[in-house]
Amino acid sequence: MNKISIVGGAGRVGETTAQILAEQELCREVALLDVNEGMSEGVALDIVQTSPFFKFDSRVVGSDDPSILAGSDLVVITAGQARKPGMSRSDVLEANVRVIDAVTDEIMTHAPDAMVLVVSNPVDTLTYRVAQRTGWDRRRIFGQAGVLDASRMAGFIAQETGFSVRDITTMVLGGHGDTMVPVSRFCTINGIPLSHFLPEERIAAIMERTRKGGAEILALRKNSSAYDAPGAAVATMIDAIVRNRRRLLPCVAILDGEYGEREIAMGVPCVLGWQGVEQVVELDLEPIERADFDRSAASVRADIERLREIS
Ligand SMILES: NC(=O)c1ccc[n+]([C@@H]2O[C@H](COP(=O)([O-])OP(=O)(O)OC[C@H]3O[C@@H](n4cnc5c(N)ncnc54)[C@H](O)[C@@H]3O)[C@@H](O)[C@H]2O)c1
Ligand SMILES: O=C(O)C[C@H](O)C(=O)O
Repeated sequence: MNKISIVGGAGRVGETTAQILAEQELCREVALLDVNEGMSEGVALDIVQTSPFFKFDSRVVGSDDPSILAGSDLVVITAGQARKPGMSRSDVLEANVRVIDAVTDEIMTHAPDAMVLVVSNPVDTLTYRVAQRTGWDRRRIFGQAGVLDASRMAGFIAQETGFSVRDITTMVLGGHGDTMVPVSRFCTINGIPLSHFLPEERIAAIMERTRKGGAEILALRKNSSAYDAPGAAVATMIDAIVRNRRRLLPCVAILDGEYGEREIAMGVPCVLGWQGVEQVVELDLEPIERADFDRSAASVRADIERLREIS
């Protein structure tokens, strides 16, 4: 890929993502756009100065001028507020929808051919908002949530079982909120069901810790929500696209009848390749999983309803 831009690039998730994209040379140029004057140039310069250590040739540039987006193949949106301890992700909807609308307009003006990867929270609702405002093909508009949530779950399973995280596969569906749906039936250790290694109550505890994974970090980091694992999760999705891997990853996707849902974006397994979300994979959920998925969809839909009141 030639150029990837990050809007909100001077923020924590933006900077972490930029560093990984550059280190892994996932594109020729990483451009950071941020309203915080001077900051994105400073962040870019700092990252460039790591290039002799990590031996990368990707260019990293920063600006507060939206025209820096021109020529982007993909734009990542990390702009906007992060929640504070005690808040839900939905509590920043009102503040962040204004940011997302402004950023979307900038992307439409300067990078009309780009794919858009939304990270800002509440990510499901804001991904839907970008899709609505652009009207672009839904393969080009998607969000990051499930890759992070599933990686948290894999980390917890590795800690609990002592097995290498390399052998652990996890799947988390639904909205990226307290109602997210870790599906233990699809969690395996080198193909062997998790239930072979852990009793039901330990699996249930891991699922609950996964649902609260973002809040756990927020409470410990105090004035910041997570950014190391989120940056890695975004880079993982971009790697799948850039290298056309056709990986099967949980992504926030615009649904058009899949899982019986329309006019919504939420986490479902997707095939990610050079065109973006190339396929939404429908799974046969068991009744209890289906009920959890429906509850999660209802909570995303409640935020989408709030969008109508805001605008
Ligand atoms: N989807 C996920 O899994 C996930 C994970 C982590 C964080 N997040 C979300 O990502 C967002 C960013 O988190 P963070 O910790 O990096 O916050 P941060 O405050 O460190 O960074 C946000 C940046 O956005 C910039 N910004 C604000 N309005 C802008 C605009 N109109 N144009 C360009 N830049 C603008 C700010 O100047 C700031 O630098 C939050 O909404 C957070 O909740 C989502
Ligand atoms: O918890 C948050 O608010 C940030 C992010 O969504 C996360 O899960 O780390």
